Amino acid sequence: MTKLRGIAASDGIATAKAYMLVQPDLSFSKSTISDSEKEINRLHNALQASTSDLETIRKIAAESLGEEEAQVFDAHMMILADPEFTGAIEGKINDDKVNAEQALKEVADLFVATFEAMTDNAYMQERAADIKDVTKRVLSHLLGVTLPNPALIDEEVIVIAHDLTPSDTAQLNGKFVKAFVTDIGGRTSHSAIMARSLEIPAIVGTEKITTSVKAGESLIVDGINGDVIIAPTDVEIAEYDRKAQAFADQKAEWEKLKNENSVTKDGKTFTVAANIGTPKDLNGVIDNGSEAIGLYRTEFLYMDSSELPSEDDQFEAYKTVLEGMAGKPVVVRTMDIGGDKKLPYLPLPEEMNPFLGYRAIRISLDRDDIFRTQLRALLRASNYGKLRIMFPMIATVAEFRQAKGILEEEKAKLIADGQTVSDDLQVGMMVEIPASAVLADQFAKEVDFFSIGTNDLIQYTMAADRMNERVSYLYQPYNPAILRLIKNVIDASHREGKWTGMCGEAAGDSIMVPLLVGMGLDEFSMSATSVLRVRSLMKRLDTTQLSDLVDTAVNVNTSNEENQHLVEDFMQNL
Ligand SMILES: C=C(OP(=O)(O)O)C(=O)O
Ligand SMILES: [Mg+2]
Repeated sequence: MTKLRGIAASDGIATAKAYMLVQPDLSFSKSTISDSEKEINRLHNALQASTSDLETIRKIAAESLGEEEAQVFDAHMMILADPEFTGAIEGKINDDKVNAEQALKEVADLFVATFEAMTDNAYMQERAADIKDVTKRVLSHLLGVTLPNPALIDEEVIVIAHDLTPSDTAQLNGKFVKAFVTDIGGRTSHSAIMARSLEIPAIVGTEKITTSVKAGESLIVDGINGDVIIAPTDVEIAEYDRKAQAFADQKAEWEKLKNENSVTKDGKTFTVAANIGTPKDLNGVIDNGSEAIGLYRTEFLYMDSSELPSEDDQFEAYKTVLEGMAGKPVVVRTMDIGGDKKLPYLPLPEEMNPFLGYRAIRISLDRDDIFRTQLRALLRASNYGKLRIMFPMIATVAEFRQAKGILEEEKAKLIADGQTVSDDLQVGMMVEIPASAVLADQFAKEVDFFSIGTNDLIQYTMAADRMNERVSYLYQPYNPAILRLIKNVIDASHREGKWTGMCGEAAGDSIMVPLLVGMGLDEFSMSATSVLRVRSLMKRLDTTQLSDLVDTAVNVNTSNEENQHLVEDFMQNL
């Protein structure tokens, strides 16, 4: 056996065969052919095989993901049947006497370049992406290599990939995919966050899993510690079965707290909430006894769609979530596109630093047509529950005022149209940019609440990309610099009679929780699967003993590690 260590991204233990979600080598050389007819035949066979792949994938995708998601494959099949495309390839083989691979590449490159040049036409740009995809499939058949088709997985597997985008992750069928392991990524990459809400064990940032494992090889994934065991022995399998059982027993123990409040030993009450990406996540929120939704990442609504979602579609989604929570608070964050979250129909310019670029509220304020549609849907949905609207990536007070101003305008328009809007609506902002954490006293005068987004706040404060495993040693949640910023935000909000939540992954971190309880954070929002663990942890804490702990962490200690040990020792001595 071989053991490989990565970053533990989603709890749980799984044993299954490896499924390589890895792109095969599709390189080839240009050659001159003498028999064009034979070459055109090869092309036809490859086109035929590709169509038959796509028919199967489409059928399975429609069953597992829904009709709308499956329609992308129709577009791919239409390209394969388009005589303009296939005729141009045949023409090249006949006229230039080149091999089918070369003819395909040249024609596809030309089509892609033409479509990509239509920068003001999102539809045509999306067709360019479709042509690239289809070309890869035809090429794989010409070269006799197999492309991975995650939609076709029909047995229990552990997915092995270099990286998984959020949309790759959304396509994984939890019935068969027992875990995933990647070369790159960090604990707060969105694929890791999604793995936690899908309750799939995951390990990211192993650096070399794709070159260490072969397709079909037996694996154990220990998502609690971040270990992958390749070709385990019987003794190891038994050992991990015991670990999996202990994990299940622990979860059963936490289950007992499902209907309880989140209270410390000395009777202080906190709100333990969950983060969601789609209304489908509501079941997990309710099953885990969450007291609120502290973050609804609405960008997934945009990412799951083939065009900008309409006001009515959005209204339905928000209404479902608000009604599903039956009067418990729901913080809905407006679209946070950009960074690693892309929309095929809203092409963004290539940027040197997408995480520092055109994203989130910056796009919403620039494209206020998109923003106003979302705000109207939210305002209409506010009648169905306890809605809190939150703006992402606010860097300046002016941005918050502008966003809130647009919200007020849309509210006034709706009311003038005779519609009702809840009078219990709160408007707040994410604190995930250091500038807003530092100026929290000024922001606190303007907002109803803050929600600290540590996933980004840590990466921006430490200048350490949250998705880059090579700098993950600098991604330090307990660094005193981070803790000071957090404390500054909480204190500033309380001085103005406002509340502060945290919806970054640190809110569910066992080392952070005692510190955050000590600082008086009001709401802790996390992956639903962490809610009961955190509630159980809070029961062990006595807030009267926490002020020294916080003081040492913020003012005395100088490193992430010192603070980690400080809290570990404190918890051991409870
Ligand atoms: C919650 C956050 O937002 P996201 O992870 O979606 O960037 C954050 O940055 O902490
Ligand atoms: Mg963020």
